[in-house]
This record gives sequence, structure tokens and C-alpha cells, in this order.
Amino acid sequence: VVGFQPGLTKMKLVVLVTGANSGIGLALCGRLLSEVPEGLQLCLACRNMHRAEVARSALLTSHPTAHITLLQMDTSSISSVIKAAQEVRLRYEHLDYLYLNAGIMPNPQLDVKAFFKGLFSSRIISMFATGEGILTQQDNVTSDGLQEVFATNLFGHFLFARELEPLLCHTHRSSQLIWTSSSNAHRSAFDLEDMQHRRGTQPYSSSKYASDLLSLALNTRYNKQGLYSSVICPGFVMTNLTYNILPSFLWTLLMPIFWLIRVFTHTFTLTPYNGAEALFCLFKQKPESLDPYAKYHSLTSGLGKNYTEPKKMDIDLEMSELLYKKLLILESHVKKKNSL
Ligand SMILES: NC(=O)C1=CN([C@@H]2O[C@H](COP(=O)(O)OP(=O)(O)OC[C@H]3O[C@@H](n4cnc5c(N)ncnc54)[C@H](OP(=O)(O)O)[C@@H]3O)[C@@H](O)[C@H]2O)C=CC1
Ligand SMILES: CC(C)=CCC[C@@H](C)[C@H]1CC[C@H]2C3=C(CC[C@]12C)[C@@]1(C)CCC(=O)[C@@H](C)[C@@H]1CC3
Repeated sequence: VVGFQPGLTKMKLVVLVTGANSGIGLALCGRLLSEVPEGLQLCLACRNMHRAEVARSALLTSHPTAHITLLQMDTSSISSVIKAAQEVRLRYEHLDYLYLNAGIMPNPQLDVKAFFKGLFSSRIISMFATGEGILTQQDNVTSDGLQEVFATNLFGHFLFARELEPLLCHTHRSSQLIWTSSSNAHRSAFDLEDMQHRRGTQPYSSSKYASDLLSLALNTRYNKQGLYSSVICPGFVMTNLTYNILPSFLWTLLMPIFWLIRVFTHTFTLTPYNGAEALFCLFKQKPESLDPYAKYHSLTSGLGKNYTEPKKMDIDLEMSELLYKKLLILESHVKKKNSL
């Protein structure tokens, strides 16, 4: 186990970040280490171990005394998630923060017609802030027979958190689950009867809306046991996830326009550092003080000042409970299938 030192977990805050080898997850790790250089036991949970090693080395270059371990986990694979959770249970007695950040948006397509229509409508600001109605994706099916976006962004994380319940639930000490959701999460893209989004063309939006609902259900279930869940939106950030949408020369050309757009909508955070603002902000908050119905947005002003703002989500308790029940059924189904 790279960098693992038994006994260390007793004194330090234990933080695990999924999708930590690039983009917003990696930026968050850097920010956490700058805030608490010595007092953190940081675990980077990554699918690609080569990229994880590179990320660990980069973090150690800027924070040489940091304690950073690696964990192999593919959130889209049931067996990988179960194995990773087993490993975490062996390594730690308690988890203080679990950042559920890994995510994909495969084969994104910009609907150019809808985009230009939006440009000349009153929806222009919200179109740039949320990408609503102008992006579609083509999903795949995993070897477990699940829709890949659902499995990666939502279900793998749900299973992981459930498997880590003994480390997250303590009456004398609180723990936080923090989901990297999105302002692209829309009720209209989500259907309880098709929670994996097998039929639609917006699996990304659907998975993020599901994470908003799930976070609420987790709070209902687990707050009494000291576990709190919240969701954030990092804003629009230039990362591997968004680079795929347009050819790279177009992004370069558009950059000055994006800086200008930021004057009108502070949601154009653009850099992973800025995008990690809300994730970082929640690290410093008392979880009891957070609103389970709010999404915490990373925002960057025209002058480059970062701040976090909560906004009420379009979710309700009844729907969150129904989703939770469906996820439990799927959980027992996949565990049976994997003889677990
Ligand atoms: N960029 C943006 O504008 C926005 C991003 N977000 C969300 O932020 C989160 C981070 O994305 P971002 O930093 O932008 O993009 P990146 O592509 O840079 O980061 C995504 C991370 O998720 C990991 N990942 C992807 N699939 C899996 C998997 N099956 N198992 C484990 N890890 C996986 C990637 O690892 P690997 O190296 O193995 O691919 C990578 O570390 C995502 O949840 C995304 O939806 C939300 C709103 C806006
Ligand atoms: C062709 C021109 C001039 C501009 C194209 C801009 C869009 C590609 C861009 C505008 C708003 C962006 C956006 C996202 C993707 C890229 C845009 C649609 C997201 C949907 C990316 C993922 C998220 O989770 C959202 C928060 C982003 C919202 C804004």
C-alpha cells in the first residue's frame, strides 16, 4: 500500500477523495493539504493508478510532509468498489470526510441549434450557468449490466458509502459525505421509473439529480448516527470532463469570452482550484449547520474572488425516499449476483 503507515489514523483527520487524480478532486487535495499540512491522512481513491502516482508525487512536491495514500477503485465496477471498501475498513477505524467526486460525462454533444436559440432568449444566463437543454451524452453499459454514467457517478459511490457505514457512523463523532453534483442536475432529466436513464439522452443530468435526492435521503437515515451528507456544484470548470465537449482550439479561442461571461454569471469558475471552493468550504463547516435541501455552489466573481453560496434544490423528501428504496433493492440484487 503506497504511503500507508498503520497507527497514524488515530491522531489525524482521515479524508478520502474519489476521482482525486485530476481536475477538481486533485485541486481539492492540494487545498486541503495547504489548510492542514500535518493533520491530515489523505487517501486518493482512483481508477487509474499510474495517474494516481503522478498526482501523489505532485502533491508531495508542494507538501513534502503530507501523509498521502492511494486506493485503487473503479466506481463503475461493483467488485472494485466492494474490494476498495474492504481495504479501507482494514486501513482506518474512522473516516471524517468522504468526498464522492469521481464522475464522467461520456461522448458529450453540444446541440448547436438549441445553443444559438438560447443565446437570443431570456434563458441565456441560466443556459451558461447550467448547460440545460444544450448538452446530450451517449451512455454505455458496464460489465455489471448497469448504465455507466449512473454506475460511475451515483451507484458506485452509494455502494461504497454503504460498505463504509461502520467507519462513518459514530454517535460521539460526526462524519461528512460530500457529493460533487452539478447545476446541470435537472428534475426533468430524471425519472424514478428509469433511474439509470437507459432511455434518455441526458444521463449526466439524471445522475447528478439522483445524487441530490440521495443526499437528502442519506441525511434522513443517518444524521442521528452522526453522518451528514451534502452536495456541491463546482461551477463550469475546464477539466478533462469538459475538454471533450469542443475541439481544443475552440476552447482556447473562447477563453477570453469566458472571462467576460464571468462578469455576468459567477458560475464560470473555470479553474479546478476555483471549482474546489465549495468542497473546501464544507470541510471547514460544522455539518450540523448545513442545509440538507441546499446545494453549495462554488462561485468566482469578475475580479476573481472565490466564494460559496447555498441555493435551494428542486427536490422533495418523498421522491428521495423512493429513490433510496430503489437503490437498496439494486444493491441487494448486485451483491447477490456477485455472490457477496
Ligand atoms: N468540470 C466541470 O465543469 C464540472 C464538473 N463536475 C463534476 O466534478 C467532478 C470531477 O470532475 P472534473 O474534475 O471536472 O473532471 P476530471 O475528468 O478531471 O475528473 C474526473 C475524475 O473522476 C475519475 N473517474 C472517472 N471515472 C471513474 C471511475 N469509473 N472510477 C473511478 N474514478 C473515475 C477520473 O479518473 P481517471 O483518471 O481514472 O479517468 C478523474 O479523476 C465530476 O463528478 C463532475 O461531474 C460538476 C460540475 C461541473
Ligand atoms: C460555442 C460557444 C460560443 C460556447 C459553447 C459553450 C458551452 C460548450 C458551455 C457553456 C456552458 C457550459 C456548461 C457546461 C458544459 C459546457 C457549456 C455547455 C456544463 C454542463 C459542464 C458540466 C456541468 O456539470 C455543468 C455545471 C456545466 C454548466 C455550464
